[in-house]
Amino acid sequence: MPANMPDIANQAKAQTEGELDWVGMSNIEMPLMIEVEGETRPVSALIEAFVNLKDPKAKGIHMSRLYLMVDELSTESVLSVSNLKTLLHGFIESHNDISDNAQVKFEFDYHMRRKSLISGKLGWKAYPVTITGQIIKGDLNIELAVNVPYSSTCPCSAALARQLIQNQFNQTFAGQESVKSADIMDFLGSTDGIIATPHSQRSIADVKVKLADDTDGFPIVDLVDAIEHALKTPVQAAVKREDEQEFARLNGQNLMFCEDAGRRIKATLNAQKQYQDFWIRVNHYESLHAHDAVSVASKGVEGGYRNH
Ligand SMILES: Nc1nc2c(ncn2[C@@H]2O[C@H](COP(=O)(O)OP(=O)(O)OP(=O)(O)O)[C@@H](O)[C@H]2O)c(=O)[nH]1
Repeated sequence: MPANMPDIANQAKAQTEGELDWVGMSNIEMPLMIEVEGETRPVSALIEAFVNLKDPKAKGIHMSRLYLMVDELSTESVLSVSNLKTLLHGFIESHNDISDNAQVKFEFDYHMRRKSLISGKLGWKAYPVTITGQIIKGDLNIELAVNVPYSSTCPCSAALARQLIQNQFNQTFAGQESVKSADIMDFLGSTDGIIATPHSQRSIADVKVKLADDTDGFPIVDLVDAIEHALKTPVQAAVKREDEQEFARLNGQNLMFCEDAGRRIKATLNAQKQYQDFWIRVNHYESLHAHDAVSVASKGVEGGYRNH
């Protein structure tokens, strides 16, 4: 590098003095290798990298230093919990006099092979994942967030549809003392037998968990599995007719308002002790309304995600 290049970040003074909470870069596009539950695989990530600017007089941070450290992770290493910690410490060490907090965020799709409900066929599902690491006042915080799509069928709509089905039954067999079971079977198998269907919608659970201090891995698969198990109606990948029928049964047996879905996930995560805190936002993208039904819940840790 030529010796006489101006170095504004080091040499200039701030026009207006003041500390800044975060300064850095967002939307850095990089491929990465990520280590999840013993498996390493490539993902395409959008990254944010920040430090604070604690020196009110310093002109700016050294963006290139943060960028090059993230680039080194991308080209020579893997994203693991221990490398995430090293990266954050590196951010602060590279800004020794002017920063003492650091933050990095990785957003990517994590593909999983998912098995169909009955036929055993396999297909891909891409789960949006965000991993955030922070060191603030020396305290490390690692957060994992996932979006899990599922189907929710409205319990109120189901009850109203059942009433219409009963009315239709009465109308069809009106005045008959007794009805042959074969006639009832025929009725149930006809369009008239299911005169109304409850509305259901593709729904998404946004879930964030704060990992315990001694965590040594990112429990992406565990977390998604736990949420899908709690809800029972995850969106499917490969689907044959027998799978679709089972999906219809599961929807019918797991009618859910957004409150039900939020409580199911909350109960499941409360039972899993590895998360210091969690936050859930359940979004039901209604087909009845043009607006969404939403519930939010957290573990209830004071000073944590509560009321976020
Ligand atoms: N701090 C800061 N830098 C910016 C901004 N926008 C672009 N940059 C550029 O980021 C580049 C890298 O800055 P530095 O990390 O200080 O680069 P450098 O001086 O070559 O690297 P060092 O010798 O390690 O300090 C510079 O060319 C800046 O102009 C901004 O808003 N703030």
